[in-house]
Amino acid sequence: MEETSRDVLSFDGAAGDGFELCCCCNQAARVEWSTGQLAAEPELVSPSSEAMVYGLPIVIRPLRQQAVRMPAVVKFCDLWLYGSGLRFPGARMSPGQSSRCVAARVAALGAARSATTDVSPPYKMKRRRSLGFRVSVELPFSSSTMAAPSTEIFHATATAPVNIAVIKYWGKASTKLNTPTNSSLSVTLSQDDLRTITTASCSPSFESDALWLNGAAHDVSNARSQACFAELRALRKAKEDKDQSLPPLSTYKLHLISENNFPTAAGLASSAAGFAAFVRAIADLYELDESPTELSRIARQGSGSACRSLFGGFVAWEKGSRNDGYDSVAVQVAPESHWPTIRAAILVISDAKKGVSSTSGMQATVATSTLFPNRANTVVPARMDAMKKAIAEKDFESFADLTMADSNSFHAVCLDTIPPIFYMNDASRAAIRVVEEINRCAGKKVAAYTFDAGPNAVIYYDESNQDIVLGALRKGTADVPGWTEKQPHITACLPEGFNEAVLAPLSGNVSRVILTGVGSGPLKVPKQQALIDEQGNPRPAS
Ligand SMILES: Nc1ncnc2c1ncn2[C@@H]1O[C@H](COP(=O)(O)OP(=O)(O)OP(=O)(O)O)[C@@H](O)[C@H]1O
Ligand SMILES: C[C@@](O)(CCOP(=O)(O)OP(=O)(O)O)CC(=O)O
Repeated sequence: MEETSRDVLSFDGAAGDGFELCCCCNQAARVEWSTGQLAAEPELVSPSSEAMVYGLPIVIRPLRQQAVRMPAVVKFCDLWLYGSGLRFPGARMSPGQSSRCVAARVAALGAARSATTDVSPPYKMKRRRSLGFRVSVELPFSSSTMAAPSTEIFHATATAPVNIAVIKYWGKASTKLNTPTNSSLSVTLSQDDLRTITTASCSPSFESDALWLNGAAHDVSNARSQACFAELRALRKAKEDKDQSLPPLSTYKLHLISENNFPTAAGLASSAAGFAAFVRAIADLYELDESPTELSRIARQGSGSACRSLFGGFVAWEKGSRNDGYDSVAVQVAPESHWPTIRAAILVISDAKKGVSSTSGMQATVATSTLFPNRANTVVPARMDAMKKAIAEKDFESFADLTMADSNSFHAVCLDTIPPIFYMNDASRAAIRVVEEINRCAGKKVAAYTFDAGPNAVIYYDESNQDIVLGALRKGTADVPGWTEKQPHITACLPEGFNEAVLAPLSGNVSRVILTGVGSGPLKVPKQQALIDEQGNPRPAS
């Protein structure tokens, strides 16, 4: 099958088997039905029936008018033309779609290899509703000999970014709705360095919903993936109900193929980028008109932090107050262009899968930490306001103070959980000391550390202070991968008076650095770069 343009679809049988079905609608508004020999013997084609749809001519042409000896494998065609007004004697019509779109189903009939058949009266159409019609082109063969169903595959591909919170989400108000106990705020990181790419595809031939993550089948039977599928399908269904010209994608099973270009489940927000790409790619496939904030309501149900990855720049997830979670959504606080000089250095201390997942860790904290209510109800709401102000004013010192204080508060409630949860390790604590020492030597806050549910340090800084921040970090991490590719000119150097002793526990414990900056929200990927081939099989990202 080949999609030759937005409005023209052509379906080919395998070489020499049966016939080719070609559907052109809207601009061309022409349907051709012919055997596989059509290309070789074009003179054999002659029009047999014509009709007008919205003033556009529809022509259906069988290869031969009279008795036809069908070649090799015979096909069954079920061809939908959408519009109204088509008239054929004995026509059978059904609710259809506008003249913009033609969907066709072509199935091979395995057995009728040498059947001699009269195909001259193959058209049966009947009006069912005033709007729309179906043209069924039926060959007079037993359906028991029908083989493969349609293999038509619809797909769309999107990338989505990682976000690293500066005011952390930790605690669920409702585990069912995946709503948080407090609002949170994050910086979206550049997709040049960290990104998920996901192709969402659907087809009448797919038998079940499925996800392949980094080349391996990944479970989607969990309630979170199912909630995302259900919500997105409901939006598509509503669209299809309004515009019957649309192909019924909401009824097809979905296959998702996804790749993260960074460690999965290691405290680097893979679930955020992963579910944002999941939702964005399906929304694109379904051609949904919902805004990123509306889609964030769905992504939130996949993974809370994912709702913030639907935007670039600086993003708040407002916890909301409704019982149904409807207003628990992400909003952009400022686009990346507002403060494009914000950079991040990620020290990858471990990319192993973490011991306690965010999901279970935060539930244990809510259930057992006595410090937690104060954090969720008093500390964070005040910090959210202060952080928005710091971002609006591009006040790095306040941004840094709030970021570091909130990371420490989050890890404090983890330690206060019974049994205690330790996400940071000795190297993480060394990174904190290095940042404190950089700031002390600079005489102001030029760097800010934050840690998610893992040991890796994310250090924010403004580009204007790059040399002092990266110079010290490079000194502490020697020649690990990531430096020369991105910042070859940064030399390891320490500011005057720097206490070198704080570097020792870092050295040897950082496996690589990722140097990145604030970036954009999800992006559409051209069809040619989809992670599936034309048969619907996964293929690696180029
Ligand atoms: N590309 C993806 N598509 C769909 N789901 C994904 C994708 N990447 C990750 N996930 C889901 O997210 C899970 C990992 O989430 P988890 O919260 O444990 O780690 P993390 O997001 O990397 O870390 P953190 O949230 O603490 O920063 C994976 O097991 C998988 O279910
Ligand atoms: C520490 C965090 O990164 C926690 C992220 O938790 P998740 O969003 O992964 O949790 P679930 O909603 O259960 O999937 C802080 C943050 O990103 O705000």
